[in-house]
Amino acid sequence: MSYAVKEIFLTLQGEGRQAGRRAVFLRFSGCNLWSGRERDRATADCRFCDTDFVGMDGDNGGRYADAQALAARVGELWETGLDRVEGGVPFVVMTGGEPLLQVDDALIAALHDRGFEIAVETNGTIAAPAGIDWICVSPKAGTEIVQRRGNELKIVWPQPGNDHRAMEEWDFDHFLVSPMDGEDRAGTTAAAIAFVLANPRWRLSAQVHKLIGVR
Ligand SMILES: C[S@@+](CC[C@H](N)C(=O)[O-])C[C@H]1O[C@@H](n2cnc3c(N)ncnc32)[C@H](O)[C@@H]1O
Ligand SMILES: Nc1nc2[nH]cc(C(=O)O)c2c(=O)[nH]1
Ligand code: SF4
Ligand SMILES: [Mg+2]
Repeated sequence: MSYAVKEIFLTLQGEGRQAGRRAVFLRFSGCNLWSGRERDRATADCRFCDTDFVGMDGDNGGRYADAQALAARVGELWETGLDRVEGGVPFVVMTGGEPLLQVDDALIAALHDRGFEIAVETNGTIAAPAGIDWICVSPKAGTEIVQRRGNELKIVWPQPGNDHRAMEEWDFDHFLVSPMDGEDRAGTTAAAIAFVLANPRWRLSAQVHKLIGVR
């Protein structure tokens, strides 16, 4: 199978319990909850997206013919600027758009063959294939979540219509709230802090990459 990729870049994971870790970000094109066009945002199933995932025109973007070609490019980016080749487990974060529209067994195998630990950021509406090492599900209110197990559940906050008490019954190791970026980041951050202070099972996940000025 071929893969439509928006961009691939080396950065630090900015969100969740892996925040701060060196990571290659593999951003796939396209999403099942929004076309990515601004004129469709108000009627989309997900309306607060902070990401451009349309097309294949970003750094290292394009159509990759097969899993080997894509994994090879991810591997090259991991090698960029390393002090020494040994040490530290290679880490790739597959995101988008919605990565699970395209991620398949062949890609997981090709990345594992190159020694990668594989993480995914998903909206949870599509079941994850086996073999992904770190699953982050970020549910969107009003959608049906089929992926109810994983490593971290990360709710963008505040988001009326998400029943966080019901979600606490799902099979995740970490429960996180992440302030919604947009016109009122100070307000959403205050709301997320207040939520964590009232609900100790949940932790704050800041979008560290935006605070420290990396991609
Ligand atoms: C752009 S999405 C791509 C992956 C997948 N489609 C998803 O929604 O999880 C990556 C992460 O950014 C989060 N996100 C998107 N827009 C955001 C915003 N305005 N503020 C905070 N987090 C946001 C999503 O909830 C998700 O956890
Ligand atoms: N640095 C960095 N960390 C991230 N964590 C999740 C991201 C995403 O867009 O999926 C993201 C991103 O876009 N950049
Ligand atoms: S599901 Fe994810 S990629 Fe799709 S529009 Fe929402 S936040 Fe953006
Ligand atoms: Mg992002």
